[in-house]
Amino acid sequence: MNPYRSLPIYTPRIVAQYRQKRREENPPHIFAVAERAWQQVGEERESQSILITGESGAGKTENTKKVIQYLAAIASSASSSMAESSSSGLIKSGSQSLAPAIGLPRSSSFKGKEASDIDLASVASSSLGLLERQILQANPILEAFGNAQTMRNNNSSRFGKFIKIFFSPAGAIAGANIDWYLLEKSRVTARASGERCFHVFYQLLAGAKEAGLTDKLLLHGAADQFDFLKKSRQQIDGVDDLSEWRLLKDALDVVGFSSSEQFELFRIPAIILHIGNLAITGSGSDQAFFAPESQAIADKVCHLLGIDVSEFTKTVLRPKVRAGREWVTQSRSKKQAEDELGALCKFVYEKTFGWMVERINRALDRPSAKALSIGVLDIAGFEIFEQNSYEQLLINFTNEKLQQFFNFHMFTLEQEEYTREGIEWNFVNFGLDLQPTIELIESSMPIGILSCLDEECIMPKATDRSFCEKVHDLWETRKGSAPKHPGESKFKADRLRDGFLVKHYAGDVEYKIEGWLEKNKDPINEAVARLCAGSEIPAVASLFTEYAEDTSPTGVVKKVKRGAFRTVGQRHKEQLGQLMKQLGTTQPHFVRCIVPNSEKRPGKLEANLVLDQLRCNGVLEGIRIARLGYPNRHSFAEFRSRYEVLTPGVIPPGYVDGRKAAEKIASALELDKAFYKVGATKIFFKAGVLAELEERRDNLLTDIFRRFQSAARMHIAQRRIRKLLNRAQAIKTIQRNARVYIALRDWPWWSLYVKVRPLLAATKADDELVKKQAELAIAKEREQREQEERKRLEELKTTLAAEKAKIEDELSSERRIGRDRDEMLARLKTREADLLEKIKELEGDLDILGSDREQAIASADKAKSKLERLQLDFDAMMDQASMLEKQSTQIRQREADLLKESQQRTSNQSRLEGEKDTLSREVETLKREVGQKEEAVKRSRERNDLAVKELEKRLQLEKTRK
Ligand SMILES: Nc1ncnc2c1ncn2[C@@H]1O[C@H](COP(=O)(O)OP(=O)(O)OP(=O)(O)O)[C@@H](O)[C@H]1O
Repeated sequence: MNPYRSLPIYTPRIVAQYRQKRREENPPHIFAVAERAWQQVGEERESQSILITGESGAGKTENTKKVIQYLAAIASSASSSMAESSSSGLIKSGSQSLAPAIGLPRSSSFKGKEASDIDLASVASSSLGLLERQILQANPILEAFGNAQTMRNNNSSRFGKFIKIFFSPAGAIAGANIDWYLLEKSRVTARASGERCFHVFYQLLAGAKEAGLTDKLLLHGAADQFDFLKKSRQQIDGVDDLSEWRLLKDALDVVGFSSSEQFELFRIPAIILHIGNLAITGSGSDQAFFAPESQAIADKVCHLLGIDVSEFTKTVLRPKVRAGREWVTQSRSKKQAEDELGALCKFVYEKTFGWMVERINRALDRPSAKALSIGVLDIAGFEIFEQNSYEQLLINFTNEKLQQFFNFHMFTLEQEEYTREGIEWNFVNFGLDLQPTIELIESSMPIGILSCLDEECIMPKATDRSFCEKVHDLWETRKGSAPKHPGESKFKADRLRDGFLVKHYAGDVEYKIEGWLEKNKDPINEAVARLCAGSEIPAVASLFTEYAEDTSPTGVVKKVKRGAFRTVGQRHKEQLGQLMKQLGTTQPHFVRCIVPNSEKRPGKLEANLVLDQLRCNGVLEGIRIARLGYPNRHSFAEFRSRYEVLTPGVIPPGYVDGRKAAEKIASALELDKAFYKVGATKIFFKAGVLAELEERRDNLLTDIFRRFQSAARMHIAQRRIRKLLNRAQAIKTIQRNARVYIALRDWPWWSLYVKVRPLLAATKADDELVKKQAELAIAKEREQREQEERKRLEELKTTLAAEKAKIEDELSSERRIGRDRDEMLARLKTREADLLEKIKELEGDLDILGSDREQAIASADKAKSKLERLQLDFDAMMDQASMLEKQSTQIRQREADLLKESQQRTSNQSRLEGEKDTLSREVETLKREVGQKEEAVKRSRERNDLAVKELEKRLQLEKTRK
């Protein structure tokens, strides 16, 4: 629990209190966890890991530092005490759980300083070896570049880290390594108004003058002169950036950063600050320009980047981009250019951070045998904010995996062991299987959220919206039908349908999908990156190697081979996979940090806040199972060798079955049967039983050792007496000889004998001596050569082993990515086939539509010409209409005339009708007359016809007669 005040519980005196002690002997403390891990390295010869999790401000980083300080203190003392006693290493005395035979140095500075309650850190740094000091001093560097002040914590780590400390077989620290995860690089350009950017920016501005960097980095002015810093908080109460700067410089010196490396390290924050001051003008989608006052700033940026300013301006405002095989120039709007500059800042900061950690790792790497390690993981806990985005998904996914690891160890493995050992036990389902949630996020077959996002990132024209729809389509709209994905039950669409909800172990978290595609692709302006890759400053160019282009002598430009492009999600999955693999090979220890209140106040505890955290991190379940189960155990042999001493004579001499022996000892110890269970290979105890047994054993051993010591003292006293007696005897002999010598020394024959005797032996002995000396010199030289060779080979071996492990890691991650890609490719192929089919259908439709279109065009043409005709007709009609109008008036006029005429005619007509009647009567009379005449004509014609016929007959007769 974070006390929010400095407590005197990290002093060397407390270190001594926890050294070589069992857990039960002391109150809970982070040193107890570190001590246990250290003991297990010695006892089990297995690497350990300490997983420190908790909310922001709970104390993870502080406790990580304490673990490292404790290990540095005890392991360095271990090595020194080992060197003193030339012992063969960590003691593993049978099955005894003795700590390694290592104590605090009896005569070291610890002893002298013990009385005063000064912090371990200050003592440690003054009394440790170089490697230990470098390990401790890596922290201020990491914190300067990776920590920042936030609303919840004045020194909040904005990245996760896994620090591994390696131990040699002799128990001394043999090196260290740091892995880092998810740096919050967006903080470089923007953050909440009450928060600060990474500490290094403010420290650099405070210390630049003192370090003579003001002119070199062109940093004139305080934080409020820089756009990226002035919009949010600039000071932390009670923190002096100048003294922090000095600590940072000291730390860099101790770790071994050369002055040029330090300069390169500070170059990047300076560049970022200058880029932040570049003002860009332009509105909407208009072409952007640097404001006139920005020209000088652009000069500064390019001076520090080692590139040409006109090229820089061009590539920022009108970059060349590849369109198929062609290069085209694209204009940037104000917003685009600003976003791309921001992305550049984030990119270089993250790259520099990576380079810095790599450099620290090089300093902490020692080419010595690294048998075992203790790793400390300091990573942010579950984050559930009002607005949760992609960053929260990744951190919550990480925590889901770590929690699964915890559950697996605490609950699953534990209960499996009970079953394996045949202990009566009802399997308790704690309902803590987090696999569905993990699969919903990470699986690639069937597709999970991260793979789906990756897939969407390579789709042309994909947007956040289309990704959101796809996600909903995959897991939400199909609900009701048989589940196709193991994680389907953990997914829910949100109400506004612009995100989704995931049921995490710690609670339901609603994620908003905005900017996810960009965040996952993490793109930068490639033209600027290519330009920077050609920087004349090697340190800058090295940050952009993946964008470098190699111009071959033929003038052909080709891309330098770069690693496979990875999205942010892929990179994180890969790193997390490696971390879990590493954790899987260790024995884990879990530290849950609790923040007591949200006001950073000492002495205040908000019960609900604490309870929530205990629930979230599985502590409550842990207690439940510990109460129900049997948390402590020993193998039969171990139990017998440890506790048989308490029951002398119970086990008969000779072979006795281990199980029976354990049962006999347990019953002789008069333990309550409910407090222990005898399994197939081990004996299990309820919490607290072993502590009591240990106490009894300790008392007995103390008694035995006292008796042993008294016997030993008696033996020593007797030897001393014998020695005294011998000495008295010797004195007497010497005195007798002296007396004889005095009597003989003036006798001439004696003088002659004394002179001749050495001459007799000398020549022979001299020859032999010379020979032996020559042999010795040869042997010595040979040994030295062999030692050097061995050392060289060992170094080579460790380097090769490290290289091999690295290559294997890379290979496995490449393989995994390859597999992911294959799966994605397979999915894409089926999708491609579907699409091809669809395209065919669409092409058919297109043909139909084409002919329809042609018809439509033809009819449109027709309609057009008809329209034109109609228009002409219309115009003609209009002319006609106006003409008709005219005619109509004429006609109306005429009508009036005609009316008059008609009236006249009507009167004429009636007159004429009278005349007509008269004429009709006349006509009737005439008709009658005509009829009579026609009758007469008809009769005369008939008569004529008869006459003609008569004449024709006569003519015929005449013709025949003639
Ligand atoms: N054991 C402790 N003794 C005294 N103060 C502590 C202790 N642990 C934490 N603190 C105080 O709480 C602050 C926050 O702690 P720390 O930075 O370790 O939190 P954290 O969990 O790492 O947070 P974050 O996730 O934001 O990095 C520290 O700066 C320190 O002031």
